Amino acid sequence: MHSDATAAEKRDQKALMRRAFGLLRRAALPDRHHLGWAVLWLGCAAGLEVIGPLLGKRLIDEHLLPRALDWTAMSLLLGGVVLTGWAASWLRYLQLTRLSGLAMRSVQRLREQVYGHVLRLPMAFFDRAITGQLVSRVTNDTEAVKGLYIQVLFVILDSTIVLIGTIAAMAWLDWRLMLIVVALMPFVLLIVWLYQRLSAPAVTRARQLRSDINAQMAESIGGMTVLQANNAGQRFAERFAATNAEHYTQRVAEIRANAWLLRPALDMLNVVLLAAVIWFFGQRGGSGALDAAEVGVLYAFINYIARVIEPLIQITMQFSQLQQSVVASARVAGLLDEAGAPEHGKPRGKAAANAAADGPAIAIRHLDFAYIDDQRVLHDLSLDIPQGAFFGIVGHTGSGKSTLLSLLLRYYPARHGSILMNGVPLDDIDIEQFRADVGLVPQDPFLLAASAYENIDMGRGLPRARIEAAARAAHAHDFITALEDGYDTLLGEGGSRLSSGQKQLIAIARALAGEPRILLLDEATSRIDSQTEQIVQEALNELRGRVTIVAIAHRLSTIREADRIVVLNHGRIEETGSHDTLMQIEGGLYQRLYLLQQLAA
Ligand SMILES: Nc1ncnc2c1ncn2[C@@H]1O[C@H](COP(=O)(O)OP(=O)(O)OP(=O)(O)O)[C@@H](O)[C@H]1O
Repeated sequence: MHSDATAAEKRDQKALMRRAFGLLRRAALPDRHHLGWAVLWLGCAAGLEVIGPLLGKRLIDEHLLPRALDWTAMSLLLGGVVLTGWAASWLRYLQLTRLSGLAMRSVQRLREQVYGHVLRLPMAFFDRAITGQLVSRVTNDTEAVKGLYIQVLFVILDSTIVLIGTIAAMAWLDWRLMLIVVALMPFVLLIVWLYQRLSAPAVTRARQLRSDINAQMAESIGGMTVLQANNAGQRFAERFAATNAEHYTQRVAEIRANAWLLRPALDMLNVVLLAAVIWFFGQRGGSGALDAAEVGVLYAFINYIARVIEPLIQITMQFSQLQQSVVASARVAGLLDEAGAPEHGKPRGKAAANAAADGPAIAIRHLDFAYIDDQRVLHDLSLDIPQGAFFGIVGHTGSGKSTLLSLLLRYYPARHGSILMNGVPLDDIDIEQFRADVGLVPQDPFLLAASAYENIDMGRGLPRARIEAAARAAHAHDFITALEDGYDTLLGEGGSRLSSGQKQLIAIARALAGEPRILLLDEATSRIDSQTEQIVQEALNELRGRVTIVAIAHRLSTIREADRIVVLNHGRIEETGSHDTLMQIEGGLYQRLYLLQQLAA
């Protein structure tokens, strides 16, 4: 059982790796020639680093020991030692810059790709998604992918090349001595592995606590009004301080593991290696003095030992980073694997505007829908909405009004039945044309932290005159021009500078600016006062006949004047007719709803 689980984990791990590296490869593809050059130059840098001690050996063997003080040759050799060391670090620095550039460009491409993909995901995806996590995919996770390029790829690549070069040079000088060094190398891996095991709990906990700190901060800012109104500042500050203090403790524990175990153990190993090499020379030298040629070898070996240990530490230390980056990359790859909304993938469909305009603007035929299998929300709905008509949709909470609107907006595909616009099934209409033809005023107006102009334009690049005309039609022009910079006034985050009613009027102006043929309103008057509601009613009346209007309303006064009111009950059409007709149905649902609201008012 346990081994099954481990095998499954390993398979998962492999799949994660494949996904992560597939993503990296795709993102780095346009820059692949840089990777090739980086490997070549890093190889050259490692070569130069290996040459340094060899030149030093020659200096000792040919000049210092035999006392052959040829100053020119000695200066050349010394200069060579300095120059090779300097050139190696310079080359390495240049490659780090090259790889950082590659990493940053790849992350930039990846971010654009992820964001673009998110914009095309079907609405059903956002029902499951948690905003904070999604934002983290686009920012933190793509950033972690960068770590994979720079820290991991660069360090592992560089260290491996240096390691191979050094071991080769050692083997060339004295293969038996090289075997001693190689035999002690697993101890470096053991020490780093032990360190990671010991510090891992602190590292993981510190990471969790950091995300808790972010979450607490975001939550407090988001709910500042509630927080202050409940005088909860002190308690929140205390909670934050506790998390912060624990974060500090865990970080210290991590640093302690480094200070008490990692460095001393590695330094000790360095000393042991040196001692082993010197001891080996002692053994070989026997009773007499060291062979003159061996002093140079000893010098070169002592130099190489540091060059073996450091890359080994670096490679081992990168593995935990590699692990995190692979998980982050796999998460990003998982998001990119989410299927986009079908309408974005389709070849451009027909434009409903060109279809016969004499039939109903919207025709709903035997429409069934369920968010979750077997839990139907709409049952066999059929309805014709003529061109230019004003239809109201009412019903109790949960009766399916917003769901119907979501289907009209193509946020979800219908399970059974169909919806036609000007006789063309929704799925066959080109999505851009469809969005241009259908305007929406949502329940939550959703304002950007931008100017009034930008909020109405919403990135469509509409002419100023059209924006102002739409604002006039929505009765928003007067209050906008009264702001200090008129249409250029910044409205604050979520439109915080405006009242709820004003926000709603901006949302109406936004919908009207697109000059839609069909206007959908989702409880656009639920948060505004009666006076603003009257303004909205006036705006809707002015559009009558020109634009087909479908308005969901909790407040029945908003749709009192509608040509036809559709009453939904548990996803079925219970009654339809004008206000007067519906009020005459004794004991009818609409009559009851209306009378209840009258009583409440
Ligand atoms: N995204 C969703 N995922 C699953 N179920 C949903 C989803 N949205 C709505 N529902 C369910 O569908 C049913 C109809 O909801 P809908 O929002 O259409 O009702 P409504 O008439 O607009 O209600 P209200 O007047 O309160 O807004 C409800 O039972 C609701 O729980």
